[in-house]
Amino acid sequence: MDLKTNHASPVLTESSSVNISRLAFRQNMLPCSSPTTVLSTGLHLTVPRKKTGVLDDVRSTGWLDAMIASSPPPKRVTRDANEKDGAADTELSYQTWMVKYPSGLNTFEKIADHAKGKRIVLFLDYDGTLSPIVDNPDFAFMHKSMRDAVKRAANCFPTAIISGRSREKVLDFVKLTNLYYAGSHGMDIMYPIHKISSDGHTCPVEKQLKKFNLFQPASEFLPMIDEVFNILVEATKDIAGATVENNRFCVSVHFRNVDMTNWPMVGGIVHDMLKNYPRLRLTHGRKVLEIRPIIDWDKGKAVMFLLESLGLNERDDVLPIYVGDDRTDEDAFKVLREGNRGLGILVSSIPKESSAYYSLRNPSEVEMFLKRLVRCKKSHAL
Ligand SMILES: O=P(O)(O)OC[C@H]1O[C@H](O[C@H]2O[C@H](CO)[C@@H](O)[C@H](O)[C@H]2O)[C@H](O)[C@@H](O)[C@@H]1O
Repeated sequence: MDLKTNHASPVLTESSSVNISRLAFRQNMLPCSSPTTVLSTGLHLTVPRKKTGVLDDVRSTGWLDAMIASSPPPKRVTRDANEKDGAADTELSYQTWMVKYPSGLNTFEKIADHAKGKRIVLFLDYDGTLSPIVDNPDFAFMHKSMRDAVKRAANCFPTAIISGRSREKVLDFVKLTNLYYAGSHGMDIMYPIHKISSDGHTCPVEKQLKKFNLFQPASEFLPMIDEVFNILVEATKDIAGATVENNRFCVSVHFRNVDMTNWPMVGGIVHDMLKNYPRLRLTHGRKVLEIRPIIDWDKGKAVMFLLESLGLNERDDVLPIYVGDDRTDEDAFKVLREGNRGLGILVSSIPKESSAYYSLRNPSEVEMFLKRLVRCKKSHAL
């Protein structure tokens, strides 16, 4: 796949129908009273009374279910015997799930065997993978020990961070110069001008970073994204806990801190807005709605693009490993699974269907995994 020569292709040519005046925000969506509905997930949720067809939308499109499905409740602290039984059941179902998605730590030797004689290329997601999930996205700092582990790993293997955040923001969190960064779900890629030499030596990534190119397949959407960001900030300003984040080529609407009874209102606002922007689409993350250009580009395409930029694509002696926790990381897992290109590792503390091959429970296990990779490389076991 020659991604570079097809740079122009990700942008679909549908015409945009931007018309802010057509936006009717859900003032009339505010609940007159609050009926309760039972969702397909089994959860009870109070939703706004049907006044303008919103309740129909909620049920017919299933987006409210999608918001809940992508946002599992946090684990509760065990208090009594019944809850202990519940915790044991939860652990049992996790262990059962791990039969299909073995722990990257418990099966490390198998991964190392597979990697023997190959050049590992590391792709790392940021939130939930390198930093623990926190309530305030501005405070999603990386632990110092994780930064150190990533730095050491990047000295051994070409390494890229692929995040939904803007490239600048993720660089600001990670603060390392010896790796590549792809922001906005891969729509803003910093890639090397020179390919990595094929004689077995990895040219120091740091050197390459002084010379890099930018690939931004959605650049024409910048004004639209800014416009939508402003609209959403205004439209959600009265919903306690709702925040909107401008990630340059995409916008995140966070509902982690919004009372669950108001989730339909957040979803309604986003869905109404999208009706007026057919060139934008919605994806779901962890308690976040992500609005992005409707271009044929995602984290999987970004992985392929970076491999090609590094001169490491379609090679039997290269093993790409992608570590991520979110739905948007599934595109990368799929690309690596296809044709046995590489390995996906899902970071999750709960059972989830995934196209990844392996699993790690949380960012601490990611850190341990990176450290073991480095130790293995240094002892020439890779
Ligand atoms: O691709 P990623 O690096 O995983 O970015 C995905 C989104 O991550 C951030 O939101 C998530 O993490 C926050 C901090 O822990 C948390 O508060 C939020 O609920 C999560 O959804 C980021 O803020 C988003 O913009 C990214 O799209």
